[in-house]
Amino acid sequence: MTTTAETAATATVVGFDQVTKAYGDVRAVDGLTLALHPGETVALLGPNGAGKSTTLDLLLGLKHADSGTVSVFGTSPREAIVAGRVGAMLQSGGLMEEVTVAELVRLACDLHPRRYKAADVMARAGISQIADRKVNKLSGGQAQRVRFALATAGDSDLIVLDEPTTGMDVSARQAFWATMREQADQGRTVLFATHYLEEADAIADRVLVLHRGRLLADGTAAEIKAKAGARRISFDLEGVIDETALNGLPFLTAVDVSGQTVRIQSSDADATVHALYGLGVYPRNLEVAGLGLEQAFVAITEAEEAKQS
Ligand SMILES: Nc1ncnc2c1ncn2[C@@H]1O[C@H](COP(=O)(O)OP(=O)(O)OP(=O)(O)O)[C@@H](O)[C@H]1O
Repeated sequence: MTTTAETAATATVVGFDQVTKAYGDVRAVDGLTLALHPGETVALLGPNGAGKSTTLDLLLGLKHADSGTVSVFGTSPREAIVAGRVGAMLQSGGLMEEVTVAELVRLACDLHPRRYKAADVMARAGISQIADRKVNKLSGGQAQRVRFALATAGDSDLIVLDEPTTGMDVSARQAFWATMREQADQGRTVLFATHYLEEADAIADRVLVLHRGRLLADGTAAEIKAKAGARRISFDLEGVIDETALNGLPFLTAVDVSGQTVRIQSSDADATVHALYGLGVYPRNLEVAGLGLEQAFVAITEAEEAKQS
């Protein structure tokens, strides 16, 4: 009989419980606790060195935690991988060089406990036309597509992608994410680390922000933007712009003047705009909008840096 606790454990695709991994003095992952659930598409964001790759390596069993536990489908990462439940596309993974694309994809399919047909895998990754090319003759973007094919060689329940679209051109990226959406729509969990915040905004239904190995924010892209608090204000001014006066406006977090256009960020847009009118200037084309995910990410991580320094 399955107990309630066992049901809860299997409903958690990935579980990190107080996980720490250090390299010498550097705590790459620092007391990380999180749970991913079936069918979620999750973006893992963070500045360089935040611990994203280490987190993915821990959940793939490529590295071991110093303390805490990592579980995948309620088992160890290794057991989940051996069972064919996890497909991964890593940043650093070297590809076998002296084989053709088709040979490599066939090998990956043959090794997968729940394999797909190699021809289908290559078609999905958009590499059928380079099937006979040697792997060491591929461009950077083509090699990424081959890595993607290897990650989807079988019917895995969890797909882990470390900066998957680096080096891909715009149409390759669009095709890649369309395919990933299909995978997610079929109930798979997709976890991807990226520096392209617009991808996270467009694709992910949950965003994790890591900073110095710790989870700084966890929510939908809209929630992360709201957490950053600030708003963007833009307007045009006529004549000579008094930047010193603008810089004295209350609640500013950033100012940019370009020609006659002023763009500012404020943690209290109403008060800032009120004070702007108080300066005796008359802004035209005034717009107030929330932050994009990229600006929200910068605001959140910079605020954390300021707190720690
Ligand atoms: N094998 C290692 N030996 C020593 N330090 C390491 C090792 N791997 C990672 N680190 C350090 O651990 C921290 C986290 O690195 P990690 O690669 O996980 O970050 P990341 O968020 O993936 O960074 P990036 O966005 O630059 O890829 C960094 O300070 C890094 O220098």
